[in-house]
Amino acid sequence: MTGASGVGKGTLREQWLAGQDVFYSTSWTTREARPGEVQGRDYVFVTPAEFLDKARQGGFLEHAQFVGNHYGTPVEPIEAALARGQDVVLEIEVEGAMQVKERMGDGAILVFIMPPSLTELRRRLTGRATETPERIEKRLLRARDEIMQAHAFRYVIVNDDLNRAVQELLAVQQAERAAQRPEADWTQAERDAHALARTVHSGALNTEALRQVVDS
Ligand SMILES: Nc1ncnc2c1ncn2[C@@H]1O[C@H](COP(=O)(O)OP(=O)(O)OP(=O)(O)O)[C@@H](O)[C@H]1O
Ligand SMILES: Nc1nc2c(ncn2[C@@H]2O[C@H](COP(=O)(O)O)[C@@H](O)[C@H]2O)c(=O)[nH]1
Repeated sequence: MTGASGVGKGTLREQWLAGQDVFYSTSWTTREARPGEVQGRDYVFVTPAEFLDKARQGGFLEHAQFVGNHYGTPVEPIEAALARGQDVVLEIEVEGAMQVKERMGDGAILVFIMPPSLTELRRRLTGRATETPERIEKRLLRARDEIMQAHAFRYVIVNDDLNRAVQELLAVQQAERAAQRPEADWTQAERDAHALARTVHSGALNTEALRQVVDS
């Protein structure tokens, strides 16, 4: 799951995955912990030297820089979860998502979470009150680039109405699971999920539609 900082990925993820037996990957980062963030739960907070050391050892599935800090997905817990047969969820920025796509191929289902507008994204980032005004501007600048790459993702879900976006994430998950079996064996619920997932497939996206979001 990818999308601009502040679009609501974390908020969506909590509701989407509540009660599910899936593995959520805890990232490593060199940024400072925010008040209330817990070491090992929200992130593994490390020094730049520790991060780069792990990267040199090939310890990340993907890693990228984001507004002055390093972020990465440790590979070992992912391999262990997949070996246990669990689905794995990553919440990462675009550059890392492209690395996962390259490495995992069709096994990775890429979902881009779109803000209703850039004005609303600014409102959410400001309202969350975790960043200085300068860092908000940097994140918004990055958001413009990220949104213009949304067509590289298999699904694009607009997070305007939170409940609807959660339903769409659940439908994508159920449809992608069903797609591993012949269509003739699908249940009615899986057919319904497939139909809903089609409505958020990125196939119909064009550059003009993306530009409208970044200009809004
Ligand atoms: N559908 C929505 N409508 C209105 N506000 C929302 C919605 N979804 C999330 N928010 C609010 O937007 C803010 C940012 O959400 P959140 O922290 O989940 O974003 P994020 O994408 O995980 O950000 P980051 O990538 O920086 O961690 C929060 O204050 C959250 O309550
Ligand atoms: N490429 C990766 N991006 C990651 C990872 N973990 C988080 N992120 C993304 O970074 C930005 C900023 O996060 P914040 O917590 O400082 O607001 C946001 O888009 C995250 O999704 C990761 O392991 N790899």
